[in-house]
Amino acid sequence: MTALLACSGLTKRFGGLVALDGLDFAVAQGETIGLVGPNGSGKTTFFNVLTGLYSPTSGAASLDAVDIFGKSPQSIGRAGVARTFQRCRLMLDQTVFDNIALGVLRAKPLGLLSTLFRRGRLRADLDATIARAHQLACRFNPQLGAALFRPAGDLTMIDRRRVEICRALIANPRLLLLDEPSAGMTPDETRRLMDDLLAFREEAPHLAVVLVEHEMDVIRRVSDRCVVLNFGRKIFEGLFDAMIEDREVQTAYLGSGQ
Ligand SMILES: Nc1ncnc2c1ncn2[C@@H]1O[C@H](COP(=O)(O)OP(=O)(O)OP(=O)(O)O)[C@@H](O)[C@H]1O
Repeated sequence: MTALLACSGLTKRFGGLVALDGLDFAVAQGETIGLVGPNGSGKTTFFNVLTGLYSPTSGAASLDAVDIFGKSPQSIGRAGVARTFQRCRLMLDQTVFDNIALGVLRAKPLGLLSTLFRRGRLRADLDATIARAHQLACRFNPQLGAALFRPAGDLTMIDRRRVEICRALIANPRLLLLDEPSAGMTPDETRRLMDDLLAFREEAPHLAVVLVEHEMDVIRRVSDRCVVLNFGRKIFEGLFDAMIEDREVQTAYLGSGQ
């Protein structure tokens, strides 16, 4: 299986704290990996390093053989990596469309010259972005598509999460990083959001997903494979059933009161 994302020896230090400790991590095209581990084990740091929010201390990372190690968030976005955040990061007073469209700008920022001199092209891009945002929103919830020009603050929690996922998907990423999508939602909302994700995966079979999640039912349902971190190190990699039987995982994760 050829890796889409390949990381080796990925390390991030904050002073004396090693948040990510020589992590080797690979994801194949079309694969969904459940990334779990106790609080503070380095999951979000891994996402932050991968997406250029934190500069890595050492190691290597590539997406489809394109070097993304230590690159800017924009160039990593252009290479095909998109993400959501653990805490809802919507601009609640802006429209659903504005929030989704940010995903395009992140991957393809507008330059001053094109804004000033290529107005026709800009208009065409805007129309295409509206059409794509509407299509994505409707795919998750037809009512969300109808609310495209309403403030995001009017939405329910599950629709806010859907908007964040649409924002990540609008730039057609090849790798989607989801950071605890169930946070702040009821079990029923989480189940419906995972239904959405699984339905989307059927339509986009090449999309690779890494899902950070504390809810084991979610991990069991959507993951092809699981990776467990503890103190920034990978302590397990394999199938869900083997993971929950693994003694080191039980001690580190399940045994820590999660
Ligand atoms: N910007 C930062 N500065 C200093 N330390 C940090 C920073 N970000 C994360 N850390 C530390 O790095 C370690 C890993 O944190 P991280 O947020 O990646 O864990 P996590 O597995 O995502 O935890 P959780 O499940 O609680 O979200 C923790 O000890 C945390 O305090």
